[in-house]
Amino acid sequence: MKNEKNTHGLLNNLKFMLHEQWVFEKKATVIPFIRILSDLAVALMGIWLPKVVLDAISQSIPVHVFLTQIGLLTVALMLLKYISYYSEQGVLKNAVRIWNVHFYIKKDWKILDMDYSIFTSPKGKILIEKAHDSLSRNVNVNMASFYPKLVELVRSVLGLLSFCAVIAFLNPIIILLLLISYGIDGLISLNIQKWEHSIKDKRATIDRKLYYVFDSTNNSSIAKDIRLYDMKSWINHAAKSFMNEKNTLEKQVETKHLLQRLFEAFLIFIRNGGGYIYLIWKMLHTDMTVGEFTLYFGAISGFGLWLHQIVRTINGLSNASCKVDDYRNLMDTKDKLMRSEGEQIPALNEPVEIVLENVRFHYEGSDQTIVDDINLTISKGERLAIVGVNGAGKTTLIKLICGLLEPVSGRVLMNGMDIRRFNREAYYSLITAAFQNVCVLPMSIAQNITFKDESDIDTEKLEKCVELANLKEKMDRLPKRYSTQLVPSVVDDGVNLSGGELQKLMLARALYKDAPLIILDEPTAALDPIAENQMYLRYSELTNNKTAIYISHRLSSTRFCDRIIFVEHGKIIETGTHDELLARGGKYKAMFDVQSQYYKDYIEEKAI
Ligand SMILES: Nc1ncnc2c1ncn2[C@@H]1O[C@H](COP(=O)(O)OP(=O)(O)OP(=O)(O)O)[C@@H](O)[C@H]1O
Repeated sequence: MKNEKNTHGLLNNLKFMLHEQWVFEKKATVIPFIRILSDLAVALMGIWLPKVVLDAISQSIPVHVFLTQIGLLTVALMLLKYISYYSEQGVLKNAVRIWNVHFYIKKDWKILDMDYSIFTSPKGKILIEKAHDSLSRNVNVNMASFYPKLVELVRSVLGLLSFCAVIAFLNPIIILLLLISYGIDGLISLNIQKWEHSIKDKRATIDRKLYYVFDSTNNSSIAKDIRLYDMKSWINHAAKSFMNEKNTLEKQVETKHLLQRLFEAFLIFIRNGGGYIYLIWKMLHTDMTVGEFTLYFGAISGFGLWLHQIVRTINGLSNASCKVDDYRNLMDTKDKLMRSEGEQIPALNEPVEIVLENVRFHYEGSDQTIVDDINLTISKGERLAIVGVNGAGKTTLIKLICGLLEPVSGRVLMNGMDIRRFNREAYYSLITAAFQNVCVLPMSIAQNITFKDESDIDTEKLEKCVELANLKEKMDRLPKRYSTQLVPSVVDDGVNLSGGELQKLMLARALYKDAPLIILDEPTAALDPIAENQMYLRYSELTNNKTAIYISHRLSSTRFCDRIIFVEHGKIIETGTHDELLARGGKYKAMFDVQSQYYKDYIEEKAI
């Protein structure tokens, strides 16, 4: 996988975020900087106002002048506070939430659109997990907090500089001492931050395991197994053990933070105490006024707050920058398959030819060869059956033909052209498939079959596909027929279809797409014998004018195919028609005999 770069650097991330936000929403990118100016003015007035009041009292200036000064300053202060409030609460906070959703949608789109081989690879899963994490927590700490933290940093640095200027009048050495004390504090925080970053992968792995187990309790597809196999205590035990792992790690994090806070409190005590002692000494030994005392003390403690804010913001910013990295690492992932630059495929009205040349494959992170040097030609319009024991590599072979996985070596050709050269979407449009996994969305049955808006659906074609898939009778029994919504857990008046009905729906979906290559992976596994028989009888109609690949464990069904290949350990070990393979007396026959034995026994029993 290309682009495995982990960190882009703070400045680069800054450029990236500014660009993304500027393109998405300009006003919210600019307005927060107004807050910086108003906040600075408020802060300076905050330490200056007490001086004005105290000096006025000690110099006995006329009351009306004093009240006018205070009144004007108070009005200015209120105005500036309102500007700060509006730019932060009214603009920035809202913008952050919107930016978060914007990044979230872009991330989800990327996941939906990325190459299947990357999506399913262990590395891809980690990239997705991290990118998801970078956006899923509170917007004050996740990646979207990068910009507010940046605004905060600029504000704090300018605030610090302006307070430095005030303190410099008193004694510049104080600035140095304060800097050293806060520097120590900052280094400790940064160290903890780095450590937290180093355990990020470990944290993500534990969370992944834990939430997988939690999700299983809500997963209706395994709810039956949980009850019948009494998996409660097993799941509970797994959850507890992952939870313990998580707790141990989180305790380590908490302990480090606690120690840091204790040390920080100690430094605050030293700093403020030292500041008081020095200013009292100045009052006693120089002509410093009470007003100046409050001004300088305000500046010293304010200096600390600004610096503290800077350290905290740098921590937050570096944390947010790591999250921006996680997001960008996913977004920068390059697909291997061609997109716009790939060759377009001319509209095909005839079946396609598929050729596999010395195709080898193993999954990423595993040495086990799953497809082992396969050479195979599937002629135009041929109906090929792939059979073999569990784990032989049948589904993997199909995924290679579909271009969902890429061979480690060798090539897959469609009508003589390496499929890697095609535009990915154009190639996928040639393939229709009914896999074992059922995927339905909370929409109408018609939409679930066609993946089109109601107004774009070709009703006549839909009816025909439903009829061919043997689902018409069910449709006629539903009051809303094709408009019936699926997924009742999400939709109020939704209905649940049985396993067999869902399988028929998958078949209707494959037929509606009407592509020149049709792949049926165990299409009768959930069907009753009558429905299965009907499907066999209609097999030639279903695959009419198409190249068809059929995976099945029921060997009686493969006799409807032109050719059968028997796969074992990723190799084709037998090939021929049903009768040829039976005559050969090899593994296919052995498997067929085992299956047919039960039918024979049953027929003989009936005959007695
Ligand atoms: N994503 C994956 N990562 C690693 N190994 C995998 C992955 N998917 C499948 N495998 C392994 O590849 C082997 C072949 O799997 P495949 O699904 O192709 O077999 P199959 O012949 O279709 O099996 P079945 O008849 O049970 O559906 C199995 O040993 C499986 O464990």
